[in-house]
Amino acid sequence: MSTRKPTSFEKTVPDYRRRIVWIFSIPLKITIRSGYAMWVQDKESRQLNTKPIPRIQGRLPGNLDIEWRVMKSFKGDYILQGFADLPREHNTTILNTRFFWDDQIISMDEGVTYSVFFTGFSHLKGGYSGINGCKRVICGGHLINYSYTYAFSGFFEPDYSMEDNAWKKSRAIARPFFSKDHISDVDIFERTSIITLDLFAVRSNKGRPIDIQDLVSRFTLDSASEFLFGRRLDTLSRPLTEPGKVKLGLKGSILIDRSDEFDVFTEAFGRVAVLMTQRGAQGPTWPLLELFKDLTEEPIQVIMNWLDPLVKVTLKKKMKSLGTVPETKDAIFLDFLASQTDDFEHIRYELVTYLIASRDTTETLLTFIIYFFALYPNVCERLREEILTTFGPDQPPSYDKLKGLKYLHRWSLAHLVMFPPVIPTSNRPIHFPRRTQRYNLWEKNEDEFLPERWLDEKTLTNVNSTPFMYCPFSGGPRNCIGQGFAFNETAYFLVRLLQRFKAFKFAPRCQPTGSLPDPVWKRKPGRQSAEQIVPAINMTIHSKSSD
Ligand code: HEM
Repeated sequence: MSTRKPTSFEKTVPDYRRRIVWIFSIPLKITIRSGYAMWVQDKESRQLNTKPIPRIQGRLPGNLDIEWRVMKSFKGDYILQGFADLPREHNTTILNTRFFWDDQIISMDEGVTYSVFFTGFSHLKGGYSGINGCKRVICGGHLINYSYTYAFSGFFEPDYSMEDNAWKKSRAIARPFFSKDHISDVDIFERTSIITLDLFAVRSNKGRPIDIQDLVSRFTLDSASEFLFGRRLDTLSRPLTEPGKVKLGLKGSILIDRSDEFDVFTEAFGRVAVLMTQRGAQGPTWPLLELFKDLTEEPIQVIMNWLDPLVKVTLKKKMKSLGTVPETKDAIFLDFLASQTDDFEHIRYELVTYLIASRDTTETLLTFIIYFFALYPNVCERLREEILTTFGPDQPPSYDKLKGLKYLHRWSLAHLVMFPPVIPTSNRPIHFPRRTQRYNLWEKNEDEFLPERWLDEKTLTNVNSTPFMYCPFSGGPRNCIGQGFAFNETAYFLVRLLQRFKAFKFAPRCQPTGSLPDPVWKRKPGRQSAEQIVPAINMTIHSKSSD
């Protein structure tokens, strides 16, 4: 008898024979659920003396007309423009889109962000929450919303759905690993950045361009896998994307001939990330489009098959050593988890979750930083000066000295304002305190990239006194656990990069067709006119991919 667990899809649509009934019951369920939810919200809002959050009233049921417009804007407009226009059109700073009859709240209010992350955190069912209060991306995008719900709420293993207690337990187990002791070990970054930069040097010495997004994504995946599993996925040894031999993939360029690009694990991992994003775009209708086959089942199986032996061996080692795993400073995350729990599924689930959370985010930050090196060479020069003064041309950076790089840290902060890799979102009903305000980090020139603004003590005091104006790592009990790791990784790589390379140039002729900004962008207001690539979203922010 099979002991296989039901997949997320099977849980949603439990029995093949019931599928027909299930399909026909959808409209009825939606009408009842949606009407009831709105009634409850309005009633609670009156009781709590709060303002109800304005709801979009489209012409079509489920606001499909507006959803359609937003989706269309994803293809040609500036990043998240379709979402950004909505609050403006409704003359508000917070709005409930009610796309597909679901609550999806977008907000630019620092007060709302604060209430969601802190004061209202425990009221949010299912845990996943957050509204972005940062300066320019005014919405918790619908796409990110769903994909992250899946990523962190038991998408891989339904049993670990992040209900409050399970999430708390899991966070409490992992938390000590992210203490200074563990994340101050920079050896992994040294090994991986040297391999990465050697590849870079081979190309640049021959005057050949390189796809930074591709290279950096391998650096972050190899570093994260070594940190988490103690085994580098070694994507850096696989063929890199080559100008002229690429097309647009779902996330940046991919090789036209992909036969030898990645091993099965990396391939499956990438496929799941893409599927999660697609499901996000499809909203609650995704099970309809996968009615006869759960498309994630196969790649998830590949991932699990790859991880199973690693986890089994670690737990066996623990048994042999009478239940203890040496908890040293150098322990990898897998060993650390095994020292805290014997729960095989918990460990497996955590490894995948952390790999997803750590790879794409830091990749985005590094990609956009290097993109900005090419856009703003004078800022790059200043940063390089700081690095060379501190470490000289080849000294490997130590953890303590990395922390002292003032300009580098401010530069990273400035990036996280411009292009926050993750956009925390909420699709839970919340109430809107009567007095919320929209803060702006800067009074003027908000779209200009000026890292020196972060050197200004007045700005820092302003940000520190209203932290939810700017929260790329989210805030409150569910903020990013890997923030310190991400900063070290980014800083380490940048030091090693700028010790070896002086300046960066675009190679627009090598970009795949369709990946360059439309010439009309030059006449658009704000940041859009400065872009040399097309920023897009697919779970995290990245440079343009196929539609
Ligand atoms: C620049 C890099 C990063 C950024 C901008 C970032 C941002 C975020 C944000 C905004 C959240 C909250 C998501 C939400 O509320 O929707 C989050 C959660 C999380 N991040 Fe990060 N992250 C980064 C790197 C990392 C790294 C390197 C790791 C692991 C090594 C990591 C692990 C996690 C985990 C596990 C969570 C879920 C925490 C929980 O639910 O308790 N992140 N991150």
